[in-house]
Amino acid sequence: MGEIDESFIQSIEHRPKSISVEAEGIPVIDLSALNSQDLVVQVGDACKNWGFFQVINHWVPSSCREKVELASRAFFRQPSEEKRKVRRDEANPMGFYDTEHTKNVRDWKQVFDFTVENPTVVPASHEPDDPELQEIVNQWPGYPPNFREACEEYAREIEKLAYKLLELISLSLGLPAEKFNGFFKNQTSFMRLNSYPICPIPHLALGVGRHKDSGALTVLAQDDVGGLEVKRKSDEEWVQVWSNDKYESVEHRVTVNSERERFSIPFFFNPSHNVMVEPLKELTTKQNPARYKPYNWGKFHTTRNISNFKKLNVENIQIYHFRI
Ligand SMILES: O=C(O)CCC(=O)C(=O)O
Ligand SMILES: [Fe+2]
Repeated sequence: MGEIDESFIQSIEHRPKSISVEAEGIPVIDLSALNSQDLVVQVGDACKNWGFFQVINHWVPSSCREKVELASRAFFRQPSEEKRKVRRDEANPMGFYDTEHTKNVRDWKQVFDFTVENPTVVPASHEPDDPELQEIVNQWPGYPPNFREACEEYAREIEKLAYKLLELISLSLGLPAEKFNGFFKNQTSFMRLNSYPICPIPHLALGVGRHKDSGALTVLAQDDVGGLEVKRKSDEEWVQVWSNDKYESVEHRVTVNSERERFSIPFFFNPSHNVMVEPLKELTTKQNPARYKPYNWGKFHTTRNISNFKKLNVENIQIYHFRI
């Protein structure tokens, strides 16, 4: 194994397949389509049958996206000592980080996280009875000089797109367009710049191990390198709970390669910390009762972050733990 840290090595059943199969028919949704009812049907079908879809004509200016990509590349290209100046730690979960573990195996990646609201209010601890709150404040590197501006501008654009998608999802569930919007006042959303360096052992490691994103919606931009693998079917976790399993959560992972580094930028659209996530009354009946107990988003997310932080020998908290 030479000098490669063993913590990166996936167990045999989770290693990437040598040949990846490109799925056909992944929904591509044109957001500029004039027939809005048709758009809602397309989003509903995509959520039910796939759990993810590509959007085109989404109004996010390409100049804004290019600016953040260049800033991201410039930041990650720096030596580790520079990046570590804005390292995330136990006190501040935002910033640079290169030792994330997914399902207890280390990911072959480096990240830089920042919250969309600055500051963002979250629970001070994962302890269920601890009411204390804390403010998370973003850390910004000095290089490249326009890094903060590029990140903040891009986040605002993606936030608009996320609201648009949320409204389409709500309509597709037969609910009013703005049904979910209130949950996002004082949102805990954050954006992540991902860098997946060239990997000498791409058959043994993963950029991100299999997982389900725990937030509301993830809006992801990626470059042309490829590597995202999605298990077909469904949507994100809170939609799964709120829709009472009508839209399920989708598992995905990222493979790496030995030729090109890859960059991606997910936006994790998350509700306010005090939101209780539970199946919506409108979507439950006597015949189809609630399948989940209510859970507090802030505590759920904080617990998940703690177990992400260290290599623990226990399973991370998952929504199925709240199944009735
Ligand atoms: O890089 C990607 O394509 C996806 C990353 C991802 O799944 C995540 O950060 O949760
Ligand atoms: Fe993910």
